[in-house]
Amino acid sequence: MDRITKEKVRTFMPTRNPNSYKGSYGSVLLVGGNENMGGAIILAASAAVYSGAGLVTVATHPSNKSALHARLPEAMFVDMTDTNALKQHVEPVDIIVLGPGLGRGEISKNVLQTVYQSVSSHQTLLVDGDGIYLHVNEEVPEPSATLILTPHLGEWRTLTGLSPDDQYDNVNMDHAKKLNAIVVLKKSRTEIYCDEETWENTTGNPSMSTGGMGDALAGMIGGFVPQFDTIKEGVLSAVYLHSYIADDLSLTQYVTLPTKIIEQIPTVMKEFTKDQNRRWI
Ligand SMILES: NC(=O)C1=CN([C@@H]2O[C@H](COP(=O)(O)OP(=O)(O)OC[C@H]3O[C@@H](n4cnc5c(N)ncnc54)[C@H](OP(=O)(O)O)[C@@H]3O)[C@@H](O)[C@H]2O)[C@@H](O)CC1
Ligand SMILES: Nc1ncnc2c1ncn2[C@@H]1O[C@H](COP(=O)(O)OP(=O)(O)O)[C@@H](O)[C@H]1O
Ligand SMILES: [Mg+2]
Repeated sequence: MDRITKEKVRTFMPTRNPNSYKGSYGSVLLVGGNENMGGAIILAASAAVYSGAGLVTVATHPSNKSALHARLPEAMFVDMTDTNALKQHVEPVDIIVLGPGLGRGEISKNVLQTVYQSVSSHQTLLVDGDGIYLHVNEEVPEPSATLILTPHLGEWRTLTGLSPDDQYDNVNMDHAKKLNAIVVLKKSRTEIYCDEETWENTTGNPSMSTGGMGDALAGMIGGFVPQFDTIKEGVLSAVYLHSYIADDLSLTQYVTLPTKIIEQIPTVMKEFTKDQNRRWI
């Protein structure tokens, strides 16, 4: 198994072009957040914005609109219960992050169907949280986008039937291939199954065991993927830096809140860039 190290992430980190504009850094649509779990999609969207995504839109339940605008004025809102609007907003983006706080009811099922039917092959679709539950339990078409699944060990059991206590790399890889997905298997040492490669994260700690931590990671991957040279490099770097920030914060904080990790994303991205000391003026 390859290890994701600081040196590798430094080589993956992109440099901003002086002549760039927001369109150079990717468009992300985050879909999720029912009436009770708006926080999950706000965390994911915040992580995407703080990761440097050029344009971020959130498709969520309308009851989350004011909270989203108050917490994250950089993001735009779409009513996820409006099927046509949702479809229209899926089509132009680079990556869709589907599932944080989505719920499992009728509205959520319809949202999942609409997204799966609307994506196309040049896009990336990341499915997390309740999206994973619905992926398994609903009759859905195989999405034509590149699929990333980000299960924790409980969600991995839902996807594969494998017990959290019964984990083998080769078996996990076979399941990732069957699912036709890049799999980010979240645990204390997160593993990534990507094509023929298996990677293990080298950062992370138990201060991260708190609700919303995976939602933040999903949004961070969503923000990174369109900016990095390859999907793999974006995924590996997001997984590493999400936990790298938590390792830093845990030196002084007993629990590292997702909101605190998100705040630090631009700082560590700068720390890891090749032109770290560059001033633009
Ligand atoms: N602020 C918000 O709005 C928040 C909203 N959230 C949203 O909630 C939705 C549901 O997500 P979820 O992960 O909470 O529940 P679910 O899919 O039922 O999985 C639980 C099952 O998996 C198991 N399990 C979990 N981890 C495991 C591990 N490492 N190793 C082994 N087992 C593990 C666990 O086992 P147990 O704890 O019972 O031992 C149980 O069986 C999702 O959309 C998410 O985005 C949350 O992010 C919180 C903040
Ligand atoms: N003890 C731990 N050590 C390292 N990382 C952890 C630990 N506990 C949780 N994490 C990380 O926190 C995140 C939890 O994700 P998830 O369970 O999906 O959270 P949520 O759904 O509440 O947002 C994963 O990235 C996981 O690797
Ligand atoms: Mg989760």
